[in-house]
Amino acid sequence: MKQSTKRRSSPTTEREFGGTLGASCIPVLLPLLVLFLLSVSRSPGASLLQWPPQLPPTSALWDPLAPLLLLGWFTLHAFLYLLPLGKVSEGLVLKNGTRLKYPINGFHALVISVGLLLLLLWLGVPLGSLFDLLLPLAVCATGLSFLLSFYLYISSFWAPPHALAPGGNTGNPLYDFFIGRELNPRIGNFDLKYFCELRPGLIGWVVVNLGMLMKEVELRDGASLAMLLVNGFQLLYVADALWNEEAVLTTMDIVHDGFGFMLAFGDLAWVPFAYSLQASFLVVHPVELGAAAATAIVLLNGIGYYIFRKSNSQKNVFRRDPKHPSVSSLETIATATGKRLLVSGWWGLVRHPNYLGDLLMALAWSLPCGFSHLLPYFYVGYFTVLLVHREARDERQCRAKYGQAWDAYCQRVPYRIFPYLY
Ligand SMILES: NC(=O)C1=CN([C@@H]2O[C@H](COP(=O)(O)OP(=O)(O)OC[C@H]3O[C@@H](n4cnc5c(N)ncnc54)[C@H](OP(=O)(O)O)[C@@H]3O)[C@@H](O)[C@H]2O)C=CC1
Ligand SMILES: CC(C)=CCC[C@@H](C)[C@H]1CC=C2C3=C(CC[C@@]21C)[C@@]1(C)CC[C@H](O)C(C)(C)[C@@H]1CC3
Repeated sequence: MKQSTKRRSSPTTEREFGGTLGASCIPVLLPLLVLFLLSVSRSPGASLLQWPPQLPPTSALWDPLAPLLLLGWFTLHAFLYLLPLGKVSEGLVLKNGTRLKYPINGFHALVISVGLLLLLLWLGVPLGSLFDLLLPLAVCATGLSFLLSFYLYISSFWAPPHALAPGGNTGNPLYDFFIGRELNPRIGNFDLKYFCELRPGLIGWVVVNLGMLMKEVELRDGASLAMLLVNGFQLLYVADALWNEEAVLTTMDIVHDGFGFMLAFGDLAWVPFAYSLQASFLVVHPVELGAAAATAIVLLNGIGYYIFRKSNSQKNVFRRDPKHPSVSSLETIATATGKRLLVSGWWGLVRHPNYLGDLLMALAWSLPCGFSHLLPYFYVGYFTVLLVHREARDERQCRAKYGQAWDAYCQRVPYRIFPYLY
């Protein structure tokens, strides 16, 4: 019986992220990196290069309030996810020919969360205290990611073979735990990956940023322009993701990747605590931004956002309805799978215009922090590595899927992310 299940689920041999070694080290190193980055961001020197590296004392890692806040936050978002608000959309066709249904009410969840935060502020709740709770909250979010990943790994053995992700089914427990065995794990109709990707962590990032802003107000009787820009840009990014929630159903994470430790930790701990580093840095290292610099940064964010949004929407519309008037006149090439590839419009400029826009925004989020420290630029560096690696993974998958048609696309559009550079 065991043997036949193995054969039917066709274990894969190709390994990513450094294979078993990567899968064993990353779950230890990344949580430590988050704690390191958070404690550096609040230290006076904020030096990433200090040796020995500065790690927080264990007493700073725990506060009984942290698990309660986290539990309340997750319960609230699970409840909002289940509310019959907004429409219900179908995902792409699965291996067994069916499509899953997803509630599109993430933007409602954001608006309700922001409303609740404003109510708390009005009631005089000191949201600035989040600054002192960041380390314990990051520890609890990491613990929760591990618990969730164990649950996902174990429950995946009850999933039918067609529900397994192509890459997380090697038979090596460490690797499969890390990458994720099951593609769309659900409890009833509650889709765990889709929920985690866009709700508690992403909206949690906005809350952490607001907490940092309020801490600055407490310390300096007002918010700085730099802090307002960082909060505004990142709120726009999160609001955009939730406004265009349906588009996430065609991204690699939902369509291709399993749900394991990497995504669980990425969604629940890495995004809210590592993506908010600029705001926590600004609490302790204020920056005075002139009007000209602020205008240039706003412009850079605007250009990045425009490229990011237009290119993502173009591909999403094309994948859902190639005859849609906004994409029907674009030049395409046929592939043996029956799907076509865009070779004009945004996807004719470079092979990943959406990554280009995202990277321009990443730079605009760091620039308000000035040039005195490296730490605020950690996000730009990490994100460049993530997207270059992601582009290579996607390229491999597309070459396997589309063969010669993909090669023809690469000849026609030679640059991957940066026109004339890369
Ligand atoms: N802030 C963050 O931390 C992160 C943000 N992102 C952002 O998420 C967004 C989604 O990125 P991601 O999921 O990596 O991948 P993409 O949305 O870029 O999707 C890649 C897929 O698009 C399809 N595709 C590629 N080229 C073409 C073409 N020429 N014509 C039509 N379809 C094409 C292929 O799938 P198929 O042909 O099967 O449809 C390919 O696998 C990006 O904007 C990215 O910047 C991503 C990671 C992290
Ligand atoms: C280092 C580490 C643990 C990496 C894991 C990677 C994850 C943090 C990212 C993988 C893909 C992501 C996406 C978004 C957030 C970061 C993760 C989870 C995203 C939700 C951000 C908002 C965008 O508009 C998006 C919806 C396109 C995007 C989807 C991919």
